[in-house]
Amino acid sequence: MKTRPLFTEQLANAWSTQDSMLCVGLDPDPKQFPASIKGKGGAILAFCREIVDATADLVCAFKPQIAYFASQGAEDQLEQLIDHIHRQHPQVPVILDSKRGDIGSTAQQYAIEAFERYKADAVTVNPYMGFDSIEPYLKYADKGVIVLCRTSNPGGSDLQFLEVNEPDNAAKEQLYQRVARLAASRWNKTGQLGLVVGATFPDEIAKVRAIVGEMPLLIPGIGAQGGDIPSTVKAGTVHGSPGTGMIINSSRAILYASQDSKFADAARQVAIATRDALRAAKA
Ligand SMILES: O=C(O)c1cc(=O)[nH]c(=O)n1[C@@H]1O[C@H](COP(=O)(O)O)[C@@H](O)[C@H]1O
Repeated sequence: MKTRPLFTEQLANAWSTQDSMLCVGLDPDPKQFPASIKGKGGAILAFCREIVDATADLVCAFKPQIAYFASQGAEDQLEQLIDHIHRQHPQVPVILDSKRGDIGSTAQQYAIEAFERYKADAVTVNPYMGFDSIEPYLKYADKGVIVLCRTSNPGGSDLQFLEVNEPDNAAKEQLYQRVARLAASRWNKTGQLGLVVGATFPDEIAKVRAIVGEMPLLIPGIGAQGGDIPSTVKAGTVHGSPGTGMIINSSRAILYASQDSKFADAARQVAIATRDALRAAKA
């Protein structure tokens, strides 16, 4: 297989040629599969492949969530799915959502897992253990590394909203703002970083955008979690470049649009409606 372009170039290309900020999240839950697939060998791969083939022209990225594969002992199907996307839809970058975080030597193994085993173009990581837990991923210079910042879940506020002191000037900011500031400066020596900010918190999306400039934001939380599309897009818009800078994820609302044998067609219709709503909200 040909070498893949830099993740940042793949994204820029997908935003412009597909004119889409939609990311379809691949969170395959066998309990919600249609009867035509349920219980069959390789069902997870078959289900995801149909969704991918039905939506690849509508998206700027796919985001498989590793837990949905690992919990079913289906890591081999995840490998085959990413290989399928690279071969059949090479214009679409793959973000492996694994949210790992560990000391450097162990993070090195997680980086091998994401980039050498699964051949993802980018990976989500947890910043709680600091820069040396992120650094091993940055050695893969063509890959993207997307750091959790202000997550979409209610419990994210438990820690991310805590006030911390700015060491240089003693001004206070919240922990997620500190993460954004580090990701936009000291941590981002190689320009590979992006941030996760939930669509359920548009005010914080705007604050993060003001800190990080053009940095790509992965924004989950529209669809099943109820995030508002117009406020999300308005808050995350890169000044002067509408339609860029955001990878806006929806998983369940698209994957399980229908549970009959035409589930992929139904998923495509919801993906079209979501992509168009994101386009319509562009400044
Ligand atoms: O990193 C993520 O992708 C993520 C971060 C976050 O703050 N919230 C969040 O929902 N996610 C993921 O985004 C997806 C959201 O799925 P839906 O709620 O079904 O659209 C899931 O795979 C979550 O694990």
